Amino acid sequence: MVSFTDLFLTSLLAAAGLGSVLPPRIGTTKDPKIGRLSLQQVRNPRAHKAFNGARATYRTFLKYGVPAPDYLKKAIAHIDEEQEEAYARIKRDTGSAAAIPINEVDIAYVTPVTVGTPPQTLMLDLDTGSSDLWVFSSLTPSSQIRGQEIYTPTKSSTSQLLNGHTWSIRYGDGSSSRGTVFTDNFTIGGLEVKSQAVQTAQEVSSSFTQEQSLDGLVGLGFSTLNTVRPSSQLTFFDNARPNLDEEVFTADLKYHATGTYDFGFIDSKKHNGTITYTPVQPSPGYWTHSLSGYSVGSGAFQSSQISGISDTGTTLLYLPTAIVTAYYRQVQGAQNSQYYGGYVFPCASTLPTFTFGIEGARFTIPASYINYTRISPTSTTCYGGLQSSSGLGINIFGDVALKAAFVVFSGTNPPRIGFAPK
Ligand SMILES: C[C@@H](SC(=N)N)c1ccc(Cl)cc1
Ligand SMILES: C[C@@H](SC(=N)N)c1ccc(Cl)cc1
Repeated sequence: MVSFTDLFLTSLLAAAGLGSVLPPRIGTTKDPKIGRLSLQQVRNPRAHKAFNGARATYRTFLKYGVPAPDYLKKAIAHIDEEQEEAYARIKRDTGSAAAIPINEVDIAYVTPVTVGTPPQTLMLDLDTGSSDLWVFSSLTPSSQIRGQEIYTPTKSSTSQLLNGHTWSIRYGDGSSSRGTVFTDNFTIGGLEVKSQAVQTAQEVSSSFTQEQSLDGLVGLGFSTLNTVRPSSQLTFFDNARPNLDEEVFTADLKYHATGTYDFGFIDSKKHNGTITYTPVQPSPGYWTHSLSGYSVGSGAFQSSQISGISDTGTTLLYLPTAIVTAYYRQVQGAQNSQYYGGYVFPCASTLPTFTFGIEGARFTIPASYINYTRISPTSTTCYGGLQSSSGLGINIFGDVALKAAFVVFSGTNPPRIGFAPK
C-alpha cells in the first residue's frame, strides 16, 4: 500500500525533476504474473534553469488543490532573483590562442581555429584591417590550392548554407577572394561561437595561393566592413562579445616569435606598466586612431596628430612621407627606390630606432624590426619595415609597430584602443 506521505514526497521530488529517491515502489511489482516493468528516468533536457524548491513545492500544493501559503509565493520570487544575480556574476567566456609568424620575416601571423563538427582545424590570419571571415574550402578550385588546409562544410553536421549569400573582397595590397557563405560552430582558443558566418572561397588571388601556411582570414575590424550580400554578417568578435567577461581582445605579436591573441580578458602578465588608451573612430570600420607624434633614434619627439589604422593584417608600418624621409635621412646609403618599390638601404647600415606616441606614452620600435628583409637571399640591399603611406591614402600601423607593444582592442561603447609596454 503506498501511503499519502510517500505519494506526496515522491510527487514533490518528481515535480522538482530530481526523480524519486524513495525505494522504487512505483512501476515494479513482486507478483510475477503481472510481469516486470522498469521506468528509465531521464534528465529533462529543457530544465536548463536552476532548481527552485519553493516553486516545486508550490506546484505540488496546486496539484493537490491545496491553497499555497503566501510565504511560498514570496520564496519563489526571491530565489529566482538570487539565481538571476548569480548567473549575471558568473565569469563568462574567454579565449587565448597563438599568433604564429608564417615565415622568417613575420610577413603575417596565423592562429589555429576550429570550424564545424567534428572540428576541422585551420590556420587563419586574424586581421583587424578587415571584417570577413573566409577560408580555403572544398569549393576552392584545386588549381588555386597549394598546401592550404580546407574547410569542407559537407563533413560538418552543424554547417548550414546561408542561401543566396555571396561575398567578394579586395585587400589594400591588391589580393582578393570571393565565394559563398555557410554558418557553423567556430572556435578560437577555446572560445566558441555557434552559427558563425564562415565565408567559403570559390576563388582566391595568386598571393593567397602562394601563401601556403595561410588558410584564410578572420576579420576583426568593425562588422560594417563585412562584404557578404544581401545581408552582411557579424565578425567573430561581435558574435562572441555578449558572452565575453570583458568586451576586448588583445594582440601580443612578437618579433620572429610566437605571440598570442586573447579574447575577453586583459592578461596583466603580458604587459609591463599601464595601458594607455586613445579613442577609436569606428567609421568606416577600421580601428582608426591617432598617434600623438614620433621621434627618430635619440632625436626630439615631434608632437603631431597622425591618424591611421592599427592593422594586424598588414606587415609593415606606413606613415606620411615627411616622417619616413626624416627617418631614412639617418641611414647611410638609404634611398627611395622605384625599382624596389620603397625605401631600401645597405643591409650593413646602422638603423635608428623609431618611437611613436599614444597620448602621453611612448613606444620604441627596435631598429631590428625596421631592418625588415633582404631584397633577395643573396642581396646586400635591405627593404625597410617603415615605408611611405603616400600611395595608400591611409596611414597603417601594421605588425612592425604593433609587435613593439601589447595592444588592447576595446569594443566598449565608445570603442578605444590601448597600448602598453611589454
Ligand atoms: C586594411 C589593409 S588590408 C587588410 N589588413 N585586410 C590595407 C588597406 C589599404 C591599403 Cl592601401 C593597404 C592595406
Ligand atoms: C590581410 C591581407 S591584405 C594585407 N596584405 N594586409 C592579406 C593579403 C594577402 C596575404 Cl598572403 C595575407 C594577408
